[in-house]
Parts: sequence; C-alpha cells; structure tokens
Amino acid sequence: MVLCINNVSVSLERSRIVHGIDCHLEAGEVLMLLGPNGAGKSTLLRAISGDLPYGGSVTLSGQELGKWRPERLARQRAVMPQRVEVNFPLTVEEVVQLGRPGTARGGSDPTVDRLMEELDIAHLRYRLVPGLSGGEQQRLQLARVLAQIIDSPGDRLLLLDECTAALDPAHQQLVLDLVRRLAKAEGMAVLAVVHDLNLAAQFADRLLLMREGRLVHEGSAREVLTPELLETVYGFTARVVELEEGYPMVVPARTGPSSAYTAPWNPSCRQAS
Ligand SMILES: Nc1ncnc2c1ncn2[C@@H]1O[C@H](COP(=O)(O)OP(=O)(O)OP(=O)(O)O)[C@@H](O)[C@H]1O
Repeated sequence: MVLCINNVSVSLERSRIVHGIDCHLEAGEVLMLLGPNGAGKSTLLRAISGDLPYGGSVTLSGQELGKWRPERLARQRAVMPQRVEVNFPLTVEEVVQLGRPGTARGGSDPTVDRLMEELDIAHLRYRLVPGLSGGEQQRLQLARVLAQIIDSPGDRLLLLDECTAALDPAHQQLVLDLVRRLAKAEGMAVLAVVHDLNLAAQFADRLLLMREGRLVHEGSAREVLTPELLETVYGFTARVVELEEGYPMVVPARTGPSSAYTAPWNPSCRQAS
C-alpha cells in the first residue's frame, strides 16, 4: 500500500475541519476527492502534504510521514497546491528543473524535455513565468511536481489540488490523461481534489465524496455519482447517464431561469439504470 490514512482529523483555529477520515491508495491507483466548497478536501490534502498538523495516522509505504527524512520524502511524494504564485523571473524550463535537484541549471535533462512536451509547454521553454497565462502556469506547476518524483525508485505519491481548474477543456483532457497514464505505466499513486464530476468519472479509479469534513461515500464513479448522493451532498439535482465509453456522466437538471437552455440530444447517451 502506498498511502494509508487512518482516522485522520485536522483542526484549524480550534475548529475541527476534518473528522476521522480513513482511506488507502495503492500503486497505480487514481483516487479523486470530491465534495462541495468548504467540505475539507484541501485541508485533508494539506495534512497529507505535511503542511498542517493532524491527528491519526498517515503512512507512506508503511512509514509514518513524520518519520521520513525530508530529502527522501521529496523524492517519493510531490504536491501541487491549489494556488501557486510564481513572481520571480525564471524561465519555464528553469522552473521545471527546480523539481530536479542535482540537475545543473541550464543542463539538458530528457525528463524535463519530455514533461514540457507532454504538458504542451515546450514552446514556452524560454518565456519568463510571470508573463504566462493562468492555464500555462498550471501546466508548468504540474510539470515541476511530476519532475520531482517521476523517475524515483520505490513508491511514489502525487497529491493534486484542483490541478485542472485553470485549464480549457482540451488541456483538462491532456493533463488528466497524462496523470492517469503515469499512474498506470509508472505505478504512481495519485490523490487529486477535483470539482468537475465528469472529469472524475472519466479519469478516476475510485472516488471519495466528502461533506462537512466527513467521508460520505467511497467507490467507483457509478457508485458515488448517483442522483441521490449528489442531491444529499451538493443539494444539486441531476440526471446520471451512462456513456458508451463506459463511465457515467452527470447532467444538471434544468431548474429556474437557466431552463431556457436546452442541451442538444446526444445519441451516444442513454439513461443509467
Ligand atoms: N485557518 C483556518 N481557520 C479556520 N477555518 C479554516 C481555516 N482554513 C480553512 N478553514 C475552513 O475549513 C473549511 C474547509 O476548507 P477547505 O479549503 O479544506 O475546503 P475545500 O473542500 O477544499 O473547499 P473548496 O472546494 O472551496 O476549495 C472551510 O469552511 C474553510 O473556511
């Protein structure tokens, strides 16, 4: 088991934000964490990232996080937080290289080149980071965190907090496809906070649904993305349709003034049973 979270709780300013979460993650698995705003997803991720103190136990490869030597841990666990501000005048290539301690700055590194290609930032290689668009910055930060662990021996854990929030639909697909391919090909374990239920259905092996700091449901997309659970957790009325591609899709129900919009009929969709 790469990651074991046992009875983890987090308190901030004397308020309990995360209440006794249990979950585990195996090599090659992609687990996505869902839930409404304020559910405690980022707080849980920050605890696993070593950013916040927690109660309970979090082990990586069987060893409690606090017992890892920081330099070893940095080769096994990489974290992409929700917001990364980069205001210093480094080039795109230099920022990706920050994830590769030991590689000479300016020296050639095939892993850096490959990640820049995969994340569609190779053409920005010599651009200074402060001038990049939000989506370009987000892809760059993912390249940097992947560079940190991609070729480390042993278990690797990738923690992503809304890593597609600034991306257009094509780049959302590109990024999550890469993350999933790396999980399957390299055995990386991935825990990602996402808001887009349909991206979660498409790319996750398992979903974990949180509300008010507690785990509400865990399972496959079909088990978690049900109209009943979505209504209970988000207060959101939706239909769930089964796609021919083999995963479900959530379609918001038309309510109120927005009902003027009529979605085009899609013959590849049929109602989930
Ligand atoms: N330092 C803090 N002190 C007190 N409460 C905090 C602190 N930081 C966060 N919170 C609260 O903890 C709750 C959970 O926040 P968190 O950022 O983990 O939620 P989230 O599920 O990631 O939400 P979102 O989807 O909006 O990003 C929120 O109600 C937030 O206001």
